[in-house]
Amino acid sequence: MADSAQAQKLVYLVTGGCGFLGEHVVRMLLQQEPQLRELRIFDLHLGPWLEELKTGPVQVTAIQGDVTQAHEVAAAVAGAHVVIHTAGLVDVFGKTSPETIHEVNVQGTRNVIEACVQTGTRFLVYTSSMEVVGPNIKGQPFYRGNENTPYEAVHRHPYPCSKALAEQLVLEANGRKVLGGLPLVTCALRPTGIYGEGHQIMRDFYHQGLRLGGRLFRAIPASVEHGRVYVGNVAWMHVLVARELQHRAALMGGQVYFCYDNSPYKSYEDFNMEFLGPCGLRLVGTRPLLPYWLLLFLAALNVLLQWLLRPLLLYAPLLNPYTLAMANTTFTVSTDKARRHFGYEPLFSWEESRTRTIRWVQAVEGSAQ
Ligand SMILES: NC(=O)C1=CN([C@@H]2O[C@H](COP(=O)(O)OP(=O)(O)OC[C@H]3O[C@@H](n4cnc5c(N)ncnc54)[C@H](O)[C@@H]3O)[C@@H](O)[C@H]2O)C=CC1
Ligand SMILES: CC(C)CCC[C@@H](C)[C@H]1CC[C@H]2[C@@H]3[C@H](O)CC4=CC(=O)CC[C@]4(C)[C@H]3CC[C@]12C
Repeated sequence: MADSAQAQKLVYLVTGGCGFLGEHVVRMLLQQEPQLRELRIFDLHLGPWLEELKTGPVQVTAIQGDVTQAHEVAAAVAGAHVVIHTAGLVDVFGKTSPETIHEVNVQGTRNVIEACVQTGTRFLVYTSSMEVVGPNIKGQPFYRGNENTPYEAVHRHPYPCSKALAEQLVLEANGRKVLGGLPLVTCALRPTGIYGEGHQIMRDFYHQGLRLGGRLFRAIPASVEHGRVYVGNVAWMHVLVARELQHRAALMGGQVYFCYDNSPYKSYEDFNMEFLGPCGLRLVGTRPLLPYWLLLFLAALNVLLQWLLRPLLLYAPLLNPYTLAMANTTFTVSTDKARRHFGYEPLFSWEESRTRTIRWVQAVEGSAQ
């Protein structure tokens, strides 16, 4: 008992800790990080579920704050040993302005870095995205690539542009002297498309299928592979990287790692059917029901409608030219860099990830009735 009390000495801060990934990181830290003394959860919107965490042995501190406000970030970071920065605006549907996406994702990250430097926090893990690499605007395939695979990473959309800039800031900050004179150690994790309990887009597809009488209509050729990774494994990788960064700073500092697991390589829609199928939905068609040019036309029409309706309401459908290009371009990773550098092995097998996600979709169904 005395040993475990002595071991509990570290203060972690998770920004965006109430988001889809953030909640899993928070819960994973509480389960898997024995050195934790205090866990600070910083988010614009705090979830009611945080209350249940406050009765455990680790001090859980919920902080309602905005990453774009430097003073709020500095106050939350002060005294933390490790910062896991997952907060971000994930918007590829045109719900928010490009300026706001930049402000939150880039300036917010700059604020986190400066707060670490000013207050003496030495370890920073940044949740980047596969999107900092691609798919690029040319729609070139990235087939089972790794962190060293050459690829023309050219973007125009505000979300990948902001993630790429923020990642660059984080990597460049590696080695900066923090208060007290020691160097900052940073690294970036690049998840592919995350799925699992709490995934809003999966929920949207499910409800769309229910509205269409239990059917979804194939829009993307089955041959296009899209990288996916289970949220529990992404969270586990964050916990592990944060821990090992403190012991292997020379090897891991300034590095990027794709987040991967054993989820199968499939098209975006076929992959979703792994969960939606057992929940009663059917994907109609072995080939796309509409030709690509028509989808592109509808996507462009959606952009026009979004613009026309903006003064009246927010029209932000799943289909737009960017999401169509994303879903239509092969982008999958195959790498073992995280295993080699910090011993990462997925905590959840594909079967378990699948079962957990199906159970969650079924619970969504139950709560919708
Ligand atoms: N969902 C996905 O498939 C992927 C997500 N990512 C990255 O993972 C991170 C988490 O994404 P998700 O959990 O999917 O998104 P999410 O939207 O569920 O979570 C983001 C969290 O950040 C918080 N947040 C937003 N603006 C904030 C601000 N100004 N100040 C403080 N908190 C703020 C939100 O309230 C939310 O709780 C993001 O950085 C995203 O770019 C990377 C790859 C794939
Ligand atoms: C109706 C269309 C034909 C199909 C639409 C599917 C899209 C909504 C999704 C296809 C690919 C997704 C993105 C991808 O998984 C990579 C991502 C990484 C991130 O960092 C954030 C989320 C996302 C942009 C993800 C968003 C939904 C898709 C575009």
